[in-house]
Amino acid sequence: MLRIAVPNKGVLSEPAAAMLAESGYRQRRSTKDLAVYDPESDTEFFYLRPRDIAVYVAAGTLDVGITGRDMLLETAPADGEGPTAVEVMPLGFGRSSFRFASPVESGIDSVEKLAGRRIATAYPVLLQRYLDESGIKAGVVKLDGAVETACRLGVADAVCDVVETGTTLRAAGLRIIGEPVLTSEAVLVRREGSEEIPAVAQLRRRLRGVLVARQYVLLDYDCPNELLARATELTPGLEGPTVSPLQTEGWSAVRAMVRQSDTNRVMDELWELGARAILVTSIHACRL
Ligand SMILES: Nc1ncnc2c1ncn2[C@@H]1O[C@H](COP(=O)(O)OP(=O)(O)OP(=O)(O)O)[C@@H](O)[C@H]1O
Ligand SMILES: O=P(O)(O)OC[C@H]1O[C@H](OP(=O)(O)OP(=O)(O)O)[C@H](O)[C@@H]1O
Ligand SMILES: [Mg+2]
Repeated sequence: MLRIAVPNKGVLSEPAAAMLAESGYRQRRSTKDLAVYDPESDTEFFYLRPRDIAVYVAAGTLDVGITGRDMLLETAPADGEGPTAVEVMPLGFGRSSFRFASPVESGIDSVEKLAGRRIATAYPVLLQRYLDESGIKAGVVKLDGAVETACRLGVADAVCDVVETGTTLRAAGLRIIGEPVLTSEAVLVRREGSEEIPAVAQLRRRLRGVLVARQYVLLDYDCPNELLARATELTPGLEGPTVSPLQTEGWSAVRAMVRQSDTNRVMDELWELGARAILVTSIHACRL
């Protein structure tokens, strides 16, 4: 039986369950359920705090889990502390960055100026590692959340926190300093060195299928044969476009996968080139 850890709360919780449901796994009906068994795939899902997921996976009690990359690096046992957990694949949601910010009026406007200051964070391991690597000596104030308020209340001079839109930082009168310490998104994690069992390989294929179906569309168009080379350069597909003859003499039909974000640009370029009957279809699922 496969055992998977899924975030039970927070911003990763809903999209993680949605992605698993889209991958064909049964998910819990109520947010109060602590675990659910999917008989069809012989898989049990455990709903746990994102902060704890790498701990269970590293210990080998659960085969794989979904958590944030920042959480994984914060909570997985470090080298030399026994088995740890590692990233298997990014899952394309829960994107954020982990970065420094300070009150606008503080005069702390560069990472160097953090030396000798107090920095509040809910990710003390990540922060300390970054400070050590950068040779910056600063105090780390460990908080549980709502870190942005720490400066105003006088327990820190700067913060290092998760930023998505930046709204929370702005509301607290903070401005970003320096480059991101880390860019994060939801990731699938497994125990380091563990051999991949077939059920995990299947899970990965299913998740990849969802990722691709979300990121790509199918593009069909008709194209005069003399333009085929240039048209298929615009739509190379993943392995190569499918080209079949049209009944109309001198024309072919082309089908290729295209990145959703490129769709309109590619359609415009194909039209300019002379392609016609350009159709876009969404992909519901795939195995590649
Ligand atoms: N806008 C966001 N705010 C917070 N976390 C985000 C955001 N976008 C993505 N994430 C990711 O979600 C994870 C944090 O999840 P969550 O907020 O549930 O944890 P937490 O803040 O420790 O818990 P809680 O808020 O319940 O105390 C991190 O991996 C983080 O990178
Ligand atoms: O850049 P933004 O889009 O504003 O999002 C980032 C904010 O959201 C998170 O807080 P969360 O809701 O998890 O509360 P917490 O700080 O108490 O964990 C995070 O810690 C930031 O405070
Ligand atoms: Mg939070």
